[in-house]
Amino acid sequence: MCKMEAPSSFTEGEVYQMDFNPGIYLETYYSLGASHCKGNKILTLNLRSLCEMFALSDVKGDILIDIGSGPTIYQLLSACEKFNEIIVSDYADRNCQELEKWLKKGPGAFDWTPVVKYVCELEGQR
Ligand SMILES: C[S@@+](CC[C@H](N)C(=O)[O-])C[C@H]1O[C@@H](n2cnc3c(N)ncnc32)[C@H](O)[C@@H]1O
Repeated sequence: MCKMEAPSSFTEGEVYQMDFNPGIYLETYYSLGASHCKGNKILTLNLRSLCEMFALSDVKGDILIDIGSGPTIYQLLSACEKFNEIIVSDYADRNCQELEKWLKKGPGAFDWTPVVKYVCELEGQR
């Protein structure tokens, strides 16, 4: 049996509110395929797990509430066909603003296209 230890400490919401820069975070960890993207391996592993958890299982429901979404939407891509409504939330104003910018296709919104394409390919392999 695999037992997971809880982290000894969590980063407080106030730290995200004061110091977190969503633009730098997205460029650094979510520019899938870009050579400067440090998070490619972790991101693709996460996307595969999320695909198994949502797209390949019978998990479904009416409303999905994502707590601490940050400025990201990758975590919702495989779930979006399984829920009628998805609510994203975050403690830090800048993260909510970044998500709103993406929703409204505002100038400078992060381009999730490579990540969406990757998930479509994963799900297409079913
Ligand atoms: C590790 S980040 C995760 C971000 C994103 N979901 C991802 O996978 O990259 C955790 C997020 O939780 C938010 N957070 C921290 N404390 C919170 C709280 N009490 N309520 C809601 N969000 C909180 C932070 O602002 C931060 O964006």
